[in-house]
Amino acid sequence: MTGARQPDPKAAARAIDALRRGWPIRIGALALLPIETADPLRLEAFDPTAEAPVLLSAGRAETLKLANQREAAVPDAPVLVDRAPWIDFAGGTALADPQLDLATPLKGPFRAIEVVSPDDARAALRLARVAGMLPAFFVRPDGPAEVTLTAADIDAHEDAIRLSIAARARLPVAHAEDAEIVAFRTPEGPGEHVALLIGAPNGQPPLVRLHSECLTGDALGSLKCDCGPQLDAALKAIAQAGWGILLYLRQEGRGIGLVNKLRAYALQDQGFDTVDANTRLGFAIDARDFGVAARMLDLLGQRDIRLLTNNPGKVQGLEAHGINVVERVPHFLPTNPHNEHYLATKRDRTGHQL
Ligand SMILES: Nc1nc2c(ncn2[C@@H]2O[C@H](COP(=O)(O)OP(=O)(O)OP(=O)(O)O)[C@@H](O)[C@H]2O)c(=O)[nH]1
Ligand SMILES: [Zn+2]
Repeated sequence: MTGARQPDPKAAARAIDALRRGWPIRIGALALLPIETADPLRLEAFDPTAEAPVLLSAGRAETLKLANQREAAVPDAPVLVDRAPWIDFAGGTALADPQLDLATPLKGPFRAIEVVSPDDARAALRLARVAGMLPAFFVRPDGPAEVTLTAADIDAHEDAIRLSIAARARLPVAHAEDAEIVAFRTPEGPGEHVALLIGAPNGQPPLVRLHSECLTGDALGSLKCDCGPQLDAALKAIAQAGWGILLYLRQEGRGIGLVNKLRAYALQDQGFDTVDANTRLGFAIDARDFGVAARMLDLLGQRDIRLLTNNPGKVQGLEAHGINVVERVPHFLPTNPHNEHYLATKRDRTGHQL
């Protein structure tokens, strides 16, 4: 009896490693070669007759004037670009990377063809994001692959329910010398999510800050966003409240990773705002899964919380996973000339209460 095998999250981890090395993978009916990391020899081996079409996200396809193929407002939906003979696909990087658009303006015209196995194609784009890479592949139904997996393996890899507490210890911090740090093992590869417990439960819902990792802001003092000051102000507010939790999620770049965030910054240097930069790269405007934060709160035994945020999307995201946000506590920090456009964009385009 050919029952489908149980989802194997380890297959997704092997596939992420293969993508980062430029090796082809197979997801269901599709063999896929990552454009960002594959070298010409691998492309030659994968596609000797140079006929393989290119799988992109709808957000990226739209910037290539393939808007007619884009499902409305779904920037990370799959689009397949025909391997038309008149297009120099050499390596495909000019298709994959919007940073090159100014340098290679006259590409195309491109033609979109029907996406074979859309679920597998969508899973491939999602895996590229989890790997912190550009969502762009050469695709062949019958191509070679180093790793074979299914869309269900990727779902299992990302499933927050697999999060678990791995270690905890006292951690005196500037705003709270009695703090306790808790590390959570995440199935998504490098970097654990962390919680800092401040003060002692007092029968009231804890004051919680859901802080998404921003290396540039948290560690380097970036003025381009408000993350660094928000982190410090959150620790201070929680300490003053007497009881609360800082959740530090390894969801850099609103879930697209540091390299892709810096690509988004490079597009912002070209004049795009933080919303359009993400969609031009082929990602959703916000690719974070707040189910991870809800799972952390669940493991910490907290269901009712007060949430420090200006982002109603966080409240909805947590409530969709069973957390009761009894109060949204504004968390606005003064702007500077380098981040006022970024914050104005969040106010005007992503519903932030600023
Ligand atoms: N893709 C992308 N991510 C960014 C950009 N600027 C900051 N980030 C990321 O955005 C996240 C910061 O999000 P938060 O501080 O949680 O901000 P928020 O979701 O807007 O909500 P609140 O601060 O809670 O109001 C971090 O992961 C940063 O790395 C950007 O221009 N593009
Ligand atoms: Zn930031």
